[in-house]
Amino acid sequence: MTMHRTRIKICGLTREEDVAAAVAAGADAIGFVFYPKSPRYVAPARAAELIATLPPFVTAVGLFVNASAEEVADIVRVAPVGLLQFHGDETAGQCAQAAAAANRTYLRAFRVKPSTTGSELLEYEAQCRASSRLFAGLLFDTYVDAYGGAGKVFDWSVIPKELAHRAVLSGGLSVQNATGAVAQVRPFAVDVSSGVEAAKGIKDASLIAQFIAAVKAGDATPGNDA
Ligand SMILES: O=C(O)c1ccccc1N[C@@H]1O[C@H](COP(=O)(O)O)[C@@H](O)[C@H]1O
Repeated sequence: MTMHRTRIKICGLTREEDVAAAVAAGADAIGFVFYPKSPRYVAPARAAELIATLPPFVTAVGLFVNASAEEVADIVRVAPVGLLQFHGDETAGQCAQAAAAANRTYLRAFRVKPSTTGSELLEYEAQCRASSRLFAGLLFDTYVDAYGGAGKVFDWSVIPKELAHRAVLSGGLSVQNATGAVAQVRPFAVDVSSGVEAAKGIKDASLIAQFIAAVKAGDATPGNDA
């Protein structure tokens, strides 16, 4: 029996020291927010400088909200992210088009409402999978007025088991709830932004290390056999 290792993405980085802290703590991926209205927005040229500091096998993820295919492709030409994350109101077709224009695989965010059902999530995943071979998986976040990075949790029990093991769980994860989230949902990966921040866009190295330890504690919770 092998234990699953939940992959960890730390999102919304804007500073070299935060990138270094995430890498040192063992993050698998770091996210750059290319949504100009976000307080965590980073200019593509600055993201490129931060990406250049990454060691091998740490994935840089570019987050977009309602950007056109041309905008996504232009940004990726400057900031060489390995994976895209579409977090707005893009249709499945628009995600596929933007990913093709940028020649990258992508995560699609689904913002879960109290009314969302498991079968809705299954249907949505099938639709995304059918629309592009570049689709890498769903990311579950909480539906709020803003597009994301809101630090709000949703009811994880809505996620069907058959989706969880290949999806990314996000939305209000923190040092306090990460162990329980991983133990309950058994996601492929987790994504956190506000839960490891000192201020918006400014990460706290100690919170990042504690968050990663909390995720590992969730992996080690009995019953988590691959
Ligand atoms: O981080 C942002 O500013 C952001 C802006 C617009 C869309 C998504 C954004 N972040 C993503 O939101 C989720 C949840 O974040 P949190 O941990 O609840 O703060 C996460 O996937 C971020 O990548």
